[in-house]
Amino acid sequence: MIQYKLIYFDVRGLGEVSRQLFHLAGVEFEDVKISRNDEQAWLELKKSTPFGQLPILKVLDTESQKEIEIPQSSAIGRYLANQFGYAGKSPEEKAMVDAVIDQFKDFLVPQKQLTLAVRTKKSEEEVNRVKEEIVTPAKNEYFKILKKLLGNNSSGFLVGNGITWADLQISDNLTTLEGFGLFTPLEEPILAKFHEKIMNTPSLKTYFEQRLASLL
Ligand SMILES: N[C@@H](CCC(=O)N[C@@H](CS)C(=O)NCC(=O)O)C(=O)O
Repeated sequence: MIQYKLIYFDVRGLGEVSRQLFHLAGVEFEDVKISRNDEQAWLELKKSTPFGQLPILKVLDTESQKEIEIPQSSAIGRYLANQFGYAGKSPEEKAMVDAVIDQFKDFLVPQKQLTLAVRTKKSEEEVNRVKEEIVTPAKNEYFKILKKLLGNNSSGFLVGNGITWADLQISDNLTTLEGFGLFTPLEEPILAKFHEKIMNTPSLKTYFEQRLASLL
């Protein structure tokens, strides 16, 4: 039997897609959330992590007692998506799913500047400057690509005719952007329809409804 333990902070961030993959697949896992307020606990744990950061996924084979630890959120997401059948149905679909994930990672670079400005309590003026000058131009290009993919695919998913981890990642990012006031569903009907579809995925609905307020 395989036992999974996902370790991340008590936020959605880079751990959320992996959590969603477990719920989507109906596979049990231990969802360890390290408090972001408990710096001491994190600094202690940090020493024993493979690359010094979170998330990490521990995979234990209870028969052989062999355990592996996977660092890097995309490596974890891709591993779980492959294990559970959400990585794409052919090598070509898998390549496109990976391309969408890479596009998201590219967008994360400017988005991180905004997260940092908010987290370090920069002035409202500075936060708005980062939003307008750095994040919005990148977001416009990113949205163009997503809308093109959705426009070319009648299934309503980004790649192929079933849900993949790329759909989870992009939908989760739209939730984040909505929180920042950078995604307004009424102004982006194609993306709004997609977001709604993923948020209403039957096996994920209960998880979304019960997700901790801090993870909303
Ligand atoms: N490229 C890595 C980035 C991981 C990362 O930045 N983790 C942050 C939390 S989102 C972290 O562990 N911060 C604490 C630290 O670096 O000490 C991934 O995708 O997993």
